[in-house]
Amino acid sequence: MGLLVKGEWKDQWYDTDTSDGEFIRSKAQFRNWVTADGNPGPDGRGGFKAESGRYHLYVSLACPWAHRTLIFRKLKQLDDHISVSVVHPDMLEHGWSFDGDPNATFGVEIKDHLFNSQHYYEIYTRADERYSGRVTVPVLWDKQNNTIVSNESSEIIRMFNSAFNHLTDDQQDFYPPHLHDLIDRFNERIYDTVNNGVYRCGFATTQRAYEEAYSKLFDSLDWLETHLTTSHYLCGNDLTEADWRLFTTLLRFDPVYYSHFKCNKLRISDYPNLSAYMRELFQLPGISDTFNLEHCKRHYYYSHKTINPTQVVPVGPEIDYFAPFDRHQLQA
Ligand SMILES: N[C@@H](CCC(=O)N[C@@H](CS)C(=O)NCC(=O)O)C(=O)O
Repeated sequence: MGLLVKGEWKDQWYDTDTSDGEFIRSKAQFRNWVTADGNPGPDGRGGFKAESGRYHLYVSLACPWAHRTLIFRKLKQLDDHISVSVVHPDMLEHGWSFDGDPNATFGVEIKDHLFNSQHYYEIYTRADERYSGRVTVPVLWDKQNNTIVSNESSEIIRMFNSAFNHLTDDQQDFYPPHLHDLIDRFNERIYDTVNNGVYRCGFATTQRAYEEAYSKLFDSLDWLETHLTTSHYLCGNDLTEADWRLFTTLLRFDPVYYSHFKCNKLRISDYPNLSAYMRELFQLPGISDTFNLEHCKRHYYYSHKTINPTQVVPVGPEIDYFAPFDRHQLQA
């Protein structure tokens, strides 16, 4: 675990000394947008036109933020248009890497298909040789301009949602204009207290910071459980971006966050609606292909040595994401 300082790698854990033990996630720095015509998006510079074969996605199969981008690539029929490289699940002294047997990590090829790099931070220094900051997944890379378009998952999924429609003819819209306000409101609370909330529990270094994050997390899960008694998806009958953003955290909750991040008031399996909703989404076509439980467990338990110094990876719990779900009890 570390970061780049003016292009030099430094092995360093998160600094919580200056924030009274709270984990504060730093902002992604590459914020350009791929658009249908190459004009600039909401921020960043233009010149990133949606073209088949031009863009490459770097992901970890453990990471909930990267997982969103894999889901949108799948949902929006972009598999043949955007290539992917997967990093090794272990994130150790040199950060994410492409080390190890390329074909033997839980059956997934670990390889940088563009540059054959050993360390993932080389992708960042190729884009900016003086880059300072965290080296995170996902990254959307532009093969034409040889640079990073974006390392912000919430924006990469918005690009995938609409910029490539003319190539795929897929008109599904997971961020439809009439639901913008509602989706944004769900996103805001869920990001803060659930998606990032589990990290704020797990990476807290004071009791106060942990308990505050824990209490907000379970308040939100209780609220979502109640909401899903009358609402099929978060925004009613429309499956939206807000659902997919929540989903990637739910999947990892029982096997990882419950014990590793001490989010242990209840499991998702203790919430009937949330767990049925999670399985319903998981069983939609193509979604199970985007998830690898072994990568997830290995990454968290083996990489976070400050939290789990023995690096022993728990065997359980047994989870059947394919179990039938019953949402017919939904109250009208
Ligand atoms: N804002 C980013 C956050 C991505 C992120 O934090 N990814 C984690 C993996 S789950 C990472 O790569 N962390 C490495 C680090 O913080 O050094 C996004 O949503 O794209």
